[in-house]
Amino acid sequence: MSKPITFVTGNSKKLEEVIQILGSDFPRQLVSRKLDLPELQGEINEVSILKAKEAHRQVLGPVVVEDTALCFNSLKGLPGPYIKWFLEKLGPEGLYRLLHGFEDKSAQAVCTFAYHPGGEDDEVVLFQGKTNGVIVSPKGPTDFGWDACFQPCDYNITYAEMPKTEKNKISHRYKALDLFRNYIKP
Ligand SMILES: O=c1nc[nH]c2c1ncn2[C@H]1C[C@H](O)[C@@H](COP(=O)(O)OP(=O)(O)OP(=O)(O)O)O1
Ligand SMILES: [Mg+2]
Repeated sequence: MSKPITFVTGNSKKLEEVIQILGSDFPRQLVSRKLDLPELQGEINEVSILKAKEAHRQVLGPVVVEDTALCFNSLKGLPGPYIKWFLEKLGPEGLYRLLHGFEDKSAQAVCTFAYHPGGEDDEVVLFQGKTNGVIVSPKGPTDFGWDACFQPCDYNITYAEMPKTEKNKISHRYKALDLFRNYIKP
C-alpha cells in the first residue's frame, strides 16, 4: 500500500478544484495540508521545485505542490509566478489596466504541479498545463483570484463566468493534473 500524497497549499479554492478534477478514481489517497510555503524568486519551474522541496522538508513523505502563474505576452511573461502579489495590490481591474497602452492583451495561465515522491534521494517531477486567453475588464464573480479578468481563447466569457465544470475541462490546472494523474496511474 503506497503512502498517501500530501497536497500542500494555503489556497482553499485551488484545493476545491483539484478534488473536483481528480474525482474519485485517483489511485492514491490525497490528503491536504494548509501551509503557506515560502516561494523563492526565479523562473516558474525553479519556484515550483523549491516549493516541493520545502513541502517535503516539512511533511516528510510524498508531497505535491502547485504553483500558478499568469503571463502577459506584452510584458514578456510577467507577472508570471509573481501574479499573487500583483493581484493582491491591483485586483483584477488593475491587472487589466496594467495592459492599457498595449494592443496585445493575450496571456497564458500556467499551472505547474511539483511532485516529490518522498524518499531522501528522490527528485522532484513537474507536470505543467497551459491555457491561452486574453485579459479583459473583470466580468463575473471575484471569489477566486484573477478568474474574472481571464477569458480563455475561443470563449466570450471569463473563467469566473463559467460553470466550474466547464472551467475544469479546459483550465491550466486540469491540463497539468491530467499529466500528473497519468504519471501516478498504477
Ligand atoms: O485557477 C485560478 N484562477 C484564478 N486565480 C488563480 C487560479 N489559481 C491560482 N490563482 C491565484 C491565486 C494566487 O493569487 C495566484 C497564484 O499564486 P500561488 O502561489 O500559486 O497560489 P497561493 O499562494 O494562493 O497558494 P499556494 O499555497 O498553493 O501557493 O493566482
Ligand atoms: Mg503561493
